[in-house]
Amino acid sequence: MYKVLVGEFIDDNAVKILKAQPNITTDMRIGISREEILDIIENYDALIVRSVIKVDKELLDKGKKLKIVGRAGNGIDNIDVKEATNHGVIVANTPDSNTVSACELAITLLLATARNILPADRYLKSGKWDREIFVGNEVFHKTLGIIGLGRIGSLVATRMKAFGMDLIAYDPYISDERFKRYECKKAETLDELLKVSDFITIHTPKTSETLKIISYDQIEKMKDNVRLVNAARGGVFDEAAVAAGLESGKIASYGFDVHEKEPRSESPLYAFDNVVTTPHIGATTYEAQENVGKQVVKQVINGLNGEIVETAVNLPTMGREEFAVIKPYIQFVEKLGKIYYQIKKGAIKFVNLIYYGNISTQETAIIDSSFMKGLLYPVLKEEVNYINSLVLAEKRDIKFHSIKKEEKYYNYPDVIKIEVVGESGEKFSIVGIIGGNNEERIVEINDYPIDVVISENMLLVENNDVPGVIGNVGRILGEEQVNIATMHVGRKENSAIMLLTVDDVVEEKSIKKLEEFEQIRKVKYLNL
Ligand SMILES: NC(=O)C1=CN([C@@H]2O[C@H](COP(=O)(O)OP(=O)(O)OC[C@H]3O[C@@H](n4cnc5c(N)ncnc54)[C@H](O)[C@@H]3O)[C@@H](O)[C@H]2O)C=CC1
Ligand SMILES: O=C(O)C(=O)COP(=O)(O)O
Repeated sequence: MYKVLVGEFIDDNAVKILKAQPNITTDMRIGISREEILDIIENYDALIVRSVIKVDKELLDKGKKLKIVGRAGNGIDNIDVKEATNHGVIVANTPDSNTVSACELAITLLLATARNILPADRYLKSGKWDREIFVGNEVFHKTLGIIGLGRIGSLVATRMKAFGMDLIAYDPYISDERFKRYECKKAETLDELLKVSDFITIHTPKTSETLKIISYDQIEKMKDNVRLVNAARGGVFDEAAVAAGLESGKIASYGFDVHEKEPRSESPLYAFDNVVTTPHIGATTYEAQENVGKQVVKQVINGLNGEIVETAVNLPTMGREEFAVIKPYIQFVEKLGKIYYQIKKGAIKFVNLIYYGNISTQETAIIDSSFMKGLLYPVLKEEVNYINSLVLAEKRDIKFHSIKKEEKYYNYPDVIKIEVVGESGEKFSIVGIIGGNNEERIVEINDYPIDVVISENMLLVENNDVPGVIGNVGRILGEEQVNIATMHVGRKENSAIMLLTVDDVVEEKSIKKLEEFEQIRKVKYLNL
């Protein structure tokens, strides 16, 4: 049974889906404290959070059984994704499920501040009537500067275009085509946007680059009476600088949903009538929470069951069809990877994983990770998985090259060749193909041509190419009660290899007996 800890509120229907899983028990601990979570996280295979729980190194160190952290939402700045990767923990968010709600809240803040809705509301409810003190601005024919033209930024663009706004966007990481599609003038620099915008809204993630991306200097460059909106993350606008801008009258209004510290009950910004703020409710709609909940539990269930986690942020993402093409290779290369350390000892200098033919045109990053998982498995056992294998390889100074060659390897349409070079310069290579019926076949080892469908228990025999060896191998294994399923021989000059598939584990004493035969140089048992 897997145990899932739900640490922040998610939609009831999503909880029902989780609870209906026969192999999962779910503990609902909404609002759990930091201390409590650190105390109990060791018991859980999965954790579901929103934006409050900090998933950092300390938590991941304690969560020894954790396989997946599901972020019921979009921003992942509360999760140390790099550490999660180091710990082999999948991090999956629900990127498309609350974007409309976040966009609509940003627009609400923009319009509410432009028209003084909240002060007018308070004034009227206090029993007074005045209109002259609530003169606002139209947005029509004004310039809206959008920082970050991703999912939410582009939704804002489309909607505000319909209000008749002129759009300019700053986002150095997207194509020109995207600016065109959303009818946004492209700002080559942030300054360019700052200088011309009447309204500025930000929709970037919080990163080291976007932290305080708007501060004193940037506000200085803005137009007088600029109106600002932040429904992205607290801290991307420097609150102290915004407060100073409001104080001086440079900034006409600030609408914000996200705070430098969350939760909180006071801020110098709250003193301004022209500030409208909400307690991080961008995703707090029935629709968004239903979508987010369903999506996050789907990812967590898939992650626990070893199935593809479509929205994993620390795994390569790909469509179902692409995945179907590479799927057979994922397990196969893991087995090929397992061979090296079973026949050789010592540090590895570098590894080349070479894709030949059609497979070289696919997105193969997950095959790379899987191979490395197999390679390190004999040494690291459960510590290594798809998520952390390449990081662990780097830490062990294994130089890994994933190489793609569209040409064919001999006549095979799709081939994976692995070359490993050990510390002493000694080389090992193995070539595999996926045959008909998804057969996993080794077609070459150390340049010896061979053709073996791999199985769980195998023996690799290196011998002199002289008469009598095959017979004696058969005889000795017979005496040792080892049943041979198949036997294949590869020859090169005066030496040969034999790759045998056998029914059971072969014991050390049987291997010794084989090695006592003078024409046999080395025998290795392979467990795949
Ligand atoms: N208030 C709320 O409740 C919610 C807030 N959010 C926040 O909104 C953010 C954006 O969400 P999406 O649009 O879905 O993300 P996204 O990843 O689709 O778009 C972000 C865009 O920002 C751009 N960007 C990154 N660094 C930049 C920089 N230094 N300068 C300019 N642009 C930069 C990226 O290129 C990308 O196009 C999330 O990361 C999250 O923090 C999301 C949902 C709800
Ligand atoms: O999805 C996001 O990035 C949000 O900011 C929403 O956060 P929440 O899940 O409401 O705590």
